[in-house]
Amino acid sequence: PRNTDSFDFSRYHPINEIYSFQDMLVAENPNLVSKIVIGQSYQGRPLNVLKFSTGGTDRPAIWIDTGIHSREWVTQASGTWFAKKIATDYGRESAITAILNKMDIFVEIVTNPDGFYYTHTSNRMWRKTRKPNPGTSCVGVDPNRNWDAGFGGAGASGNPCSETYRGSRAHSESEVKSIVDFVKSHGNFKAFVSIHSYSQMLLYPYGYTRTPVKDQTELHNLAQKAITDLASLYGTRYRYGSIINTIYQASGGTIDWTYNQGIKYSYTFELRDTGRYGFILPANQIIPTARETWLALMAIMDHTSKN
Ligand SMILES: O=C(O)[C@H](Cc1ccccc1)CC(O)(O)C[N+](=O)[O-]
Ligand SMILES: [Zn+2]
Repeated sequence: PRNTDSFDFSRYHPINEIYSFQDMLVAENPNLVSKIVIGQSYQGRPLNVLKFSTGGTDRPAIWIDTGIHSREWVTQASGTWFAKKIATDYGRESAITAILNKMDIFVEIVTNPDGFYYTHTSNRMWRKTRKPNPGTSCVGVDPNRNWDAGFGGAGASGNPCSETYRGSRAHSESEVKSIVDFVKSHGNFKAFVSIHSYSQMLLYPYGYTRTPVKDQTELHNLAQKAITDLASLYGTRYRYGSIINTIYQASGGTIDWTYNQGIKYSYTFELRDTGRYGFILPANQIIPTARETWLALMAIMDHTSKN
């Protein structure tokens, strides 16, 4: 595609097409969008983050990542749509304009590029990173078990051949460590949303313990508002609650770490569907999924900008 207006959001795209979309979006919106490379994957691919900013320095910020699990293709596709939506709506739609006049938004669309490339070329069901593990032919670490939050506890595996292998130590994966370093150096994130599929859930911390977070009431009520907005478009029904109560116990997860860093509005989405197609969601559901999820994201971003 020559520009982002002709990018086909109703199709799944390989990594090179998403990366060129990112560069086109920056070129088309030089006063709003910039690209930050926060590190590189194990195999040396750039970890690209799109920054949406209308000025200031180190403004309070919102983070959205998609595709940390490479097979969850509707998430990278939705992240691409979100990026275009922000660029299109700024200056035209009042809520996002108000948010961007006060805060920055960072979007990492391809958060596990090595795994994503592998799903396109070798194994459509690949989940983990592609770093080899010593002493075994089993490859990869689960990047949603590798964070320093209850690391190594119940809800992750010590077996490199497991889909939930936590890694040899917390932050062993460059794809994770790069975000850790970026979040710490920025120091002013107020919301952190990590987007997965599938199950149709909106989850908040914790996954590694049953102990409720101190902000549980606020996070629960905001989740309820967000999924109500989501359902208003097509009637898609989401469950919501803490990770451990709503899906299962999981240690070393992204948003448990971000919440413990003081980023109060830490959420994980599990997008469509509930298992009929699972990770192999038909491409004709990309745009509807992105549209309904955007309403929930706007509820979270709006609340964040006002609190
Ligand atoms: O097991 C996972 O990492 C997520 C559930 C989850 C979500 C947030 C924090 C910890 C776990 C489920 C999924 O998105 O990976 C789908 N799946 O089970 O493959
Ligand atoms: Zn996932």
